[in-house]
Order: sequence, then structure tokens, then C-alpha cells
Amino acid sequence: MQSKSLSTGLLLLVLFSVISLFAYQHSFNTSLVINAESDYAFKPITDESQGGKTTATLTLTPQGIVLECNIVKAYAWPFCEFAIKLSEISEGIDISKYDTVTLDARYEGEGSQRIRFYIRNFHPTYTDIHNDATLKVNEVEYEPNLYSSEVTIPLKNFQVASWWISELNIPLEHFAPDFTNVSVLEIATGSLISEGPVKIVVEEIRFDGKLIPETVFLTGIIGVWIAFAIIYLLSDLKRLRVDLSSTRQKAIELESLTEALKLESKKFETMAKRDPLTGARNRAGIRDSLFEQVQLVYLQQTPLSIVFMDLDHFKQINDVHGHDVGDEVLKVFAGLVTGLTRQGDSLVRWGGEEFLLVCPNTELDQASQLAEKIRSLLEVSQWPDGVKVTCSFGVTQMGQESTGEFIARADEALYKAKSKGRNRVVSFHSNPKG
Ligand SMILES: Nc1nc2c(ncn2[C@@H]2O[C@H](COP(=O)(O)OP(=O)(O)OP(=O)(O)O)[C@@H](O)[C@H]2O)c(=O)[nH]1
Repeated sequence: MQSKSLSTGLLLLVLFSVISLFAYQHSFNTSLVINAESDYAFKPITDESQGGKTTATLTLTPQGIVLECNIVKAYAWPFCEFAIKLSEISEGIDISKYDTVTLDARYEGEGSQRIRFYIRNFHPTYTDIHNDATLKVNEVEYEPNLYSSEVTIPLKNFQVASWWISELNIPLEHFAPDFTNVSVLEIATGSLISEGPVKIVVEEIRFDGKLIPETVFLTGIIGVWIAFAIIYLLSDLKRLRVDLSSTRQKAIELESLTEALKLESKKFETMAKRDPLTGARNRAGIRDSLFEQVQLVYLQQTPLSIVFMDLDHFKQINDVHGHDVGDEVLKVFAGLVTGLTRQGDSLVRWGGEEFLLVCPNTELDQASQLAEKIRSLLEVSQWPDGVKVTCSFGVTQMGQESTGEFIARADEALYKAKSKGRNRVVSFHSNPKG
């Protein structure tokens, strides 16, 4: 699921990048077009200002800007040119946003047929606003007739004229071309000029560039990729956190479930060892602990006694008062007995209305006294439905014998108590015959 959304995201991102690059190549263009119809000031200039004798005329025709000169070698470096004033000298326009300049020009004349194109830049460090000559000369020189019509020149091909640098003694940090504050463009004859008539026709000068610079655009695309990567990583991190917390939650739930199961199984274990009616132990519930007590008798010689108890005429209680009352009597009986016993003693429901009281660390006399105490208590206790309840007791202490013999002797004592008239305690020593 996660890898599917990642590949979808990547696919969208690639599509977005390709479409953006395509759109960038074919749109976002910006241009500055200058021709004879442009609303700028055009002006011819010759070496006359330097003491030369070259003359020039400039006409704006439907065919273009036409500069006609008569070159006279009266000055060391004769020239003629025309200037296009784009703005006031210190309020130039920013040409640096364009990448190329396209010139549509023709040259007519003898000798070298090269022309120079100047982009003149203002900078407060080296420009005197009252002197056009102090505008930086960013120049390129080429032969227009070598090209069928127009020629496109990247702005990065321009250089700062060395004669301008040396004439104005420009510091090193300003040697590089600068197109940020351009107020004048000039088209001039080339450096190797012959005497005689010269004609330069310029149909159009066009600067082309992108509304958003390429570096800014590519940085934007990279930014989108980085943003995608960050968003993806953050969402992945969030998902991992959610997974972790749900795993933790599951572990906690599992732990509490295990705990509940443990409690439940303990409950069942207890239930399996208890008589549900009276809460006394059942035979299974006493087996292990009786075995341990018997071990102690053999190994440590600690006394162990048991009291066998059987309610008298219980069948009659059931018959006269009903089975439910009988049940209640059994419950009350167990409660009364337990109330008189010590902590280590165990009350076992041996079957029906028969109970066994196991008394560890107890001599026969103590057990007999306890039995007598119970017997007396039953006599004076209040019973359900006002019934009268008595009980017979057979008591004995364990000797060097088996558990079976031990219990059988207590049963014998109980039998004796019953046969002697019930509601009494009969105690047998470990060897009753002896
Ligand atoms: N209400 C009730 N009666 C039970 C339960 N277990 C056994 N009994 C009844 O207890 C009675 C025991 O009767 P008997 O064995 O004849 O003994 P008894 O009537 O107490 O007479 P003696 O023991 O000779 O005094 C039977 O009627 C059983 O049905 C029980 O859990 N609840």
C-alpha cells in the first residue's frame, strides 16, 4: 500500500517535472524589440567629437535604421555609429533578464565589414551622469554579412571594451560585463575600417529571455522534489509511530488478556477443588495438602488429627423442610465450623452431609476438644426454617500407618458416635485396641 502510493507520487512528480520543463521551453518568454518605429531617440555619432572628419547621416525608413557615413582617416581610430537612447542615463533598464540579443543588420562598404554592438551600462562608481563616455562599454564585434539575415548572440558573449577600461582607468572589480542599468545601445563601424562610404542598415534589435530565470525555475523544480521527499519521510515516520503505538497497544491488550486468563484459570482451578454449595474443599482439593501433612508426620513427627463429621438425621430435615432448607443447613454448618477452626485447618466436604476436618499440628485431645466445641455450637445455633441440627464426630490422630487406615479409623469413631446415639464426639487413638 505504502510502496504503491510512493510509486504513484513519483510518477506524478516525474510527469509534473517533464510538463513544467516543456512549458518552460515554450512559454514564459519575454522580449524587447527595437526598430525604426520604436519610440526611442536615435542619434548619429562620428569621430568629429574626437577631432576627426568622418560624417554621418541617420534615417529611419520602413526598411530599417539606415546609417550612412563617409569615413575620413583624419583621426587615429575613425568611426561612425548611431546611438539609441533607452532612458535617462542613471535610470537604465535591466537587460540582464534577457539571455540573447538578435540583430538583423547589413553592411555596405569597402574593406572590413565588421560592426560593433555596444550595450552601455550605468554604475555610480565609474559613470558621470553628464558624460555618456563613462557608461560601461559591453561590446561584441562581428561581420553581419556572413549571416543570411539575423544573428542571435548570447549576452554572455559580450565583453567590456579594453580601450574603455584603460581610458577610464576602471578598477579590476568592474572588468566584467554588466547589463543591469542600460540606458544606451550603439551600433558602430568595426575596428579595422577603410576610408570611404559605409552604409549600415539595421532592421531589428531584439532581446529575448525568460520571465523566470532558468536557475530560479530549476531550483523550484528541485524544491518540489525535496518537499515531496520531506512530506513522504514525515508521513512514513508518522505511519511508523502509529504502527508502533498500535503494536504497543496490542501487546498491552494481550498482556491484560493473559492476566485475565490466568485469573480465570486460577478461578477454575479453585472451583475444581471446592464444593460449590458450601465453599469447603472437595476430595480433590484436599489430596495434595493431606499428602504434605502426612509427609510431615513421617519426617518431622508433627501431630496430625482429623475430625469426621456427619449431620444427624439429615434425610429427615430434607424430607420435612425440603431440599433447599437442607442445602442452607449445609452452608450454615460449613460457616460455623470454619469460624471455629485455625488458619491451617481444612474443611472438606467428603460427600453428602459428611465433612472431614483436617487439623495439622494438632494432638488428638486438641482435636477432640475442637469437635466438642463445634458440637456445642451447633446445638445453640439458629438454623434455617427453625430446624434443630446436631452432628456426630469421629476423631483420631495419625499413627505409623497409611492415610487410608488413618481415615478409616476416624470413620469408625464416627460410626461409633452414631451408634451410641448421635450428637456426640468419639475419639480413637492411633491404636484403639491398644
Ligand atoms: N439438601 C441436601 N441434601 C443432601 C445433600 N447431599 C446429601 N443429602 C441428603 O442427605 C441425606 C443423608 O441421609 P442418610 O445417609 O440416611 O443419613 P441421615 O439421615 O443424616 O442419618 P444419620 O446419618 O444416620 O444420622 C440423604 O437424604 C441425602 O439425599 C445435599 O447436598 N443437599
